[in-house]
Amino acid sequence: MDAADLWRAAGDRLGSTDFSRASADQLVSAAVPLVAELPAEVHRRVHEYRVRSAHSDVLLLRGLLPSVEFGPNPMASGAPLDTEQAQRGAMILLAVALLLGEPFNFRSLYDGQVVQHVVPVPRMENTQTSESSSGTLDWHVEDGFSPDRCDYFGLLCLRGAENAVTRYAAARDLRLPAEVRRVLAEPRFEMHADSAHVSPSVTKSVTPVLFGPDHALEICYDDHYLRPVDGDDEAKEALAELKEALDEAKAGHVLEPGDLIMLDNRRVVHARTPFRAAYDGHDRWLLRTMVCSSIARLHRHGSRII
Ligand SMILES: O=C(O)CCC(=O)C(=O)O
Ligand SMILES: [Fe+2]
Repeated sequence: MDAADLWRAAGDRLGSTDFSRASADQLVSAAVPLVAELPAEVHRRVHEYRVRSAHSDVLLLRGLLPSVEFGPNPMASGAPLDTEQAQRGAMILLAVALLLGEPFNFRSLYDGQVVQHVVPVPRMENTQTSESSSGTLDWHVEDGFSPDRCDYFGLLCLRGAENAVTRYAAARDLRLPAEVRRVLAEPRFEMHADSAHVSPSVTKSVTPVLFGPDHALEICYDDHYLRPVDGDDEAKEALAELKEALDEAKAGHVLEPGDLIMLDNRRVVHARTPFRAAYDGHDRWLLRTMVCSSIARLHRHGSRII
């Protein structure tokens, strides 16, 4: 199957229904049968990624979209999926996400949309949100303040931007002195909710930064929203060393149309370099969804919008 066939199958899933105001459950249900239409190669690669944490815990699938004109950018991350093209893209993103778990979102984030837009937004250029552009989006994990943060998140590129490098660094690739590792493994850090959340139910948590066994090290980090608890200088120095180690371990990719990148949000920290937004309707445009890979956790929430 090639990208044109997958695109057609995604259109078949939508039929004549307009999904722009569909609920999260309706969107995901529509995408479920599309899982069977994904190329066998996609199934194989996602499975390898999920069991072996291959390639630094980041999976890049390419060529998932035919050459399509996606029309003008939506105005904000939480905007509805207004066009049929965007809805087809969402179907494809959700189908891949379903191979790793259940798509979900926080009620407090981007209107609780299960598929969000990553687009530059005027006046948000220098914020630490996915609506930024001319400012660097610094190292972070998604929603590190919450134990319910996603296990994975996927970005499907509808339209790229030349200079926008999506960067990532896996916890297990970090080179750190044992003493720094020890400090980072203690719950001496406070993670706060980022500014994209509107009235989150939890606003901060105390956490270690690195945890788990060496071969499957997990990380909870954010350049801006993580700080040492109450003037702990040793913890502060450890964070400075960690930041350098992230910069040394980093890899990156400039997303192009049809690229889908999946990041393990428990083991990988990510960032994005600055790019120019023209606000001419043809700026960079990604679709994003977050995945909960624990069915037990999903049941505990009782909803995919938590
Ligand atoms: O734009 C990117 O490449 C990354 C965006 C991002 O970090 C996010 O949406 O949380
Ligand atoms: Fe992010």
